[in-house]
Order: sequence, then C-alpha cells, then structure tokens
Amino acid sequence: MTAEPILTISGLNVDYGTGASGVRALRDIDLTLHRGEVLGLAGESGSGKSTLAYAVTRLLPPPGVITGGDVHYHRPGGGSVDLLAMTPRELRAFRWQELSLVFQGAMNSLNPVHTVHSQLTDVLTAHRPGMRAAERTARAAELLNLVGISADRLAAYPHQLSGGMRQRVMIAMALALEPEIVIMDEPTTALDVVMQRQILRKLAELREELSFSVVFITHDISLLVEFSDRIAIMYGGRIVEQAGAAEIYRDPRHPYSDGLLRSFPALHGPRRELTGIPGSPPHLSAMPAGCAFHPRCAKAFGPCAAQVPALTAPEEGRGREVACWLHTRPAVPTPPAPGVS
Ligand SMILES: Nc1ncnc2c1ncn2[C@@H]1O[C@H](COP(=O)(O)OP(=O)(O)OP(=O)(O)O)[C@@H](O)[C@H]1O
Repeated sequence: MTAEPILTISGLNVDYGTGASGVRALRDIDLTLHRGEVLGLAGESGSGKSTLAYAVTRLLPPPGVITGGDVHYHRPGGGSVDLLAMTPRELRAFRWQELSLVFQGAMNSLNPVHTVHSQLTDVLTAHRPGMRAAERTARAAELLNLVGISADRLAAYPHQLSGGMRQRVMIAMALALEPEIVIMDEPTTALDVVMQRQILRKLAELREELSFSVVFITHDISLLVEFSDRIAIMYGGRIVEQAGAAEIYRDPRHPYSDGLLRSFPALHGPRRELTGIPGSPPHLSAMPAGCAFHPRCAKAFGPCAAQVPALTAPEEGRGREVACWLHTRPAVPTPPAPGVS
C-alpha cells in the first residue's frame, strides 16, 4: 500500500434537520483513504457509517444536511476537487466513473423486469456513448466473468439468480467503468457467512488486479479485520480510533474498539472472550457530555464525562489515532464527575 491519499475528508459535520429539532449525526470527521487500500468503517447501528458514505458521495437524503467540512478527491493524474463543491452535472460524471457505490441491500435494487445484460449495458450506454452495442455486450460478459459468473447468465433476469449472484452483479456494475474508489455499505449483510466471505475474497482479488481503493462498511468487525488494510471505528458520529487492521485486532486502544472486538467471534487468530458491550448507543438528541461512550465504559474516569477527547496519535509515527482520555492527557485537569470513579 502506498501512502498517497485519494480521498481526504476534513472536519465533516452532518445534521439531520435544522433548528431546534436538528440533531448532529457526524461530528468533525477527519479521514483519509489511500490509493489502493481497503479502509474498513466499523461501529454499532446508528454510529454514522452510512451517513458518512452518503455525505461523501453527496447522496444524503433530506433532512440530512452537510453543515461543515470538505471532501477532496485527488485525481490519479494530479490535482484535486472538492466533492462538496461539485455541481450536479459534475457529480453525475464523477459517480460510476471515478467513484461507485454498492449500498445495503443492493442486490434487491436490480430491476426485476430487465435482464442482467440490459442492466450492465445501461451503465455503459450512459457513460460511454461512443461504445458500440457489440462492445458493450463483450464488456458486460467480461464484467460477469470478473465476479465469477459465467457469461451465459447475461440473459437471466434477477429472480433467476441466487442472492449471492445478484450481489456479484451489483459489484460487477460498480466496477463497470473502472472507478478509482468503490464504497461498499454492508455489501454482504443479507447473505450467509460462507457466501459473504466468497464475495469479499473475490473483491480482494479484483482489487489486487484493478488496484481501486475501497471503503468497506459493516458492523461485523471480524469481517473488517479479515478484509481491510486499515480500520476506523465510529461511535456517536465520531471516529474514536483508527489504525492498521492487524494492530486494532491485536491491541485495540479504545475501550469501545475492544468491546466491538469482543462482540463478534473471529474466524482466525487467538480466541477472545465474547462479552459484548453493556448498554446501548446514545440517541443523537441526548448525546452524553464528554466522551459519548463514557456511560458504557468500564474504564471511565475523571475527564471522560466532562471533555471530548480529540483523535490523537498515542505513539509517534505509528499511524494510529485514538480519541480516549486513557491515551491523551486532558489540557485542563478535570475533577472526577459525580458517580464516576
Ligand atoms: N433521516 C434521518 N432523520 C433523522 N435521523 C437520522 C436519519 N437517518 C439517520 N439518522 C440518524 O443518524 C444516525 C446515524 O445513522 P446511520 O444510518 O448513518 O448509522 P449506521 O452506523 O450506518 O447504522 P446502520 O449500521 O444501522 O446502518 C442514527 O442515529 C440515525 O438514527
């Protein structure tokens, strides 16, 4: 993996609604996707993973509003553009060509009355107007082969394919124009465990071959550890830890990361006692003061209930960042909060 960035998110804030009824779903997100890497995003339901994917691609449905920050895409040939400043026309050209998405339940978004051939060639017709019909068909067959489906399934309708095959077709479609970035939000959640791993292995092979970068979102951290180079962990709309996948697995620093790792059985590596995380994630309208995780954290102490810890590097030059008072010294000493020892 090279350290060259392809997508840089800085200070991103997203609200749902405005005024008194508005709630903040993403807070000061700083995140970099490097060229050729798989960046995994983990966190319990409601932590803001999908909101981040939708905001970055400007597909945030109302009442979602981006209230601050920027998202720069660094073109492979040089130069960068702010996705948040793109016009709708620029965005249409950008999506599919340079960045594509596979969203939750994508396999159900295939049109039931059109064949796989027509759905794959539609993308090519829209974005490659110079391509002849025979070239489009050849490319559609090639794409199906890429995801391990025989080209004779081009004539099939979605209902004639298994869930795993439909999901592969969606991945083929996402790769049709050879984008630089693919964002996958829970791409395999609806499938059984064996099928999930088959698809993700295929995706890892394709990434080696075509060298695109991936943002891979799932609440299943054991899948992320297996398939990501780096992992960012979200809680209450913030990133609370980010580091290399192996590092997070071996030595999670944030008590929330540790809790998440203890919530899923790992297929490989040392056994870990499965304990889960007590309590439930906070509501956006009643976010606890200080570190949002402190009411559920067995290690909470003095500053945790009072000050939000910044995402900082606990060791020089390791590329790991954690937002936790166990690893950062508070700027202003805080007396212990009542009820927190
Ligand atoms: N349309 C909306 N209006 C108000 N709040 C919303 C809306 N959509 C999402 N939210 C809130 O934003 C927060 C982040 O949601 P988001 O879907 O991004 O989380 P997630 O981590 O992707 O969860 P999941 O794994 O369940 O998809 C949640 O608290 C959710 O309730």
